[in-house]
Amino acid sequence: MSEQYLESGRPQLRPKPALTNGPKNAFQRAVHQLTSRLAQLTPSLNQLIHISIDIPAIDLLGWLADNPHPEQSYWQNRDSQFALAGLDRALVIEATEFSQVDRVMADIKTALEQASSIGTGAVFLGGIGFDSGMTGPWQAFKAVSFQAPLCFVQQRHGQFELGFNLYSATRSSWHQQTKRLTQLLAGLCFDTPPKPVAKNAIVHRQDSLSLAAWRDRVAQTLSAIANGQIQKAVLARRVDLRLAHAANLPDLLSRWRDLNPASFSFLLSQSGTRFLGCSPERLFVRRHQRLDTEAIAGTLPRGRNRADDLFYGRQLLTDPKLRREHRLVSDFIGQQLAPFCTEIDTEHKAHVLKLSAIQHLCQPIQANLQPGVANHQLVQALHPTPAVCGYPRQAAKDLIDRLEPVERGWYSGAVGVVSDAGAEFAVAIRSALCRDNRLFCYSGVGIVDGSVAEQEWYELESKLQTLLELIEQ
Ligand SMILES: C=C(O[C@H]1C=CC=C(C(=O)O)[C@@H]1O)C(=O)O
Ligand SMILES: [Mg+2]
Repeated sequence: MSEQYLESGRPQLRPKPALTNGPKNAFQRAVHQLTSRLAQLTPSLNQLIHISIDIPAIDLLGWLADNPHPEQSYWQNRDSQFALAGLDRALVIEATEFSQVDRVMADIKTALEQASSIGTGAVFLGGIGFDSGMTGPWQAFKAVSFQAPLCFVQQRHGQFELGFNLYSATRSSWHQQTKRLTQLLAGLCFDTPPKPVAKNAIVHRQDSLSLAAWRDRVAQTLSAIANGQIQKAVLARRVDLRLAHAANLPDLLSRWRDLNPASFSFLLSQSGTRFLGCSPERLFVRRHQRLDTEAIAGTLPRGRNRADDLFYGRQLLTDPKLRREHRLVSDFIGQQLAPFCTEIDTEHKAHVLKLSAIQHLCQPIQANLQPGVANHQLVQALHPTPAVCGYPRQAAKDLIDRLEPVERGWYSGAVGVVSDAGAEFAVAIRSALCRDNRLFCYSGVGIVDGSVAEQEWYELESKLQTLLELIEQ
């Protein structure tokens, strides 16, 4: 058992250090170099052009806050070894049905293989919905959507780059895109003197389900379990917030990540509607033939003191209901991956993963893939796991469709990055959709034999606690 007690404090509002002239000049030089490279390019059609150059260290979310744009994107992986912040999009590869994820991944692969790159190589970032239904506030989103940003700042193993991607199918769109990029580069801001972020307030809250309606949904799920239709279903709820003013999302995400540093953080936009989150859960990371994934499920709060906290941690490891809730996820992952692997290690013991407000059971799973296994096969095999859907998958999904009052969109889908070097995806939980001053916050809980509606309601609340507190800070 590995238990680490992380002190969880209030986030510190860290004033950003003002840049000294040295780095400021270095950024300006980088912009100048990129602008002149861009001016020298001759139109190259149907090919991704990727150029990036080294810059001094910079806070990527601070850079996004300084450069507002309706199409901002951001991804940082859990070990902070890679982060990408983008403005505008050079190439979008998407599909309206989840079943077309194979075509999307194949098109990304072709674009990367045929790309002309100066720098470390292009990276696509994007996501996949829980299913194909993109209605209500999700209308702007597609079931599967990945993009290479037009202009970006990237951090890889502590090295920072500023760069651009270009892709056009016609000469006229080449000219439009290069013009847009020239304007974007000319207006880029790297100067980040401390800016006070106005305090926000939640002026109205509406839950997609009342406690009474929740009790009814949990009862229906428990009877589906009792009569053998399913063993587990994850039921989710949406909380709609109206804020006093539009939230500064890069700032919110930065403070969210400070509280849960070992999480994936992401921000993806579609025409000004933005989806952001700070998720502890990896769907998978794939580097060549090596695959790392994990089963995360089973939740208890953090203790008010160290003794309480250890008590909850021990309960996670021993309570039969929590173990069952978790076991269904790890067994499923093992079964689903087996046909694609030469070796799979599911023998790691589950440990306690501590977040700022809650703790989970977590079991790492490693595998060696057979030659030729494609990213889409892994996505289709793993997504959605019983940590967000249930078991068996289709029966649980049918129940969710029947019982959940709102569409999930990309909540509990997958978000991540795909490059020549591999692919990494987080499970898009602990997430919210934002449009102007409206925030749609999602949380879900695994219902298994032994679940009690009121306790699961409390768990739904506890999963939103960090975000709700951060909004008003
Ligand atoms: C579906 C969510 O969490 C999943 C991941 C970890 C623990 C879970 C649980 O204990 O119920 C859920 O399966 C969510 O946060 O929205
Ligand atoms: Mg649970």
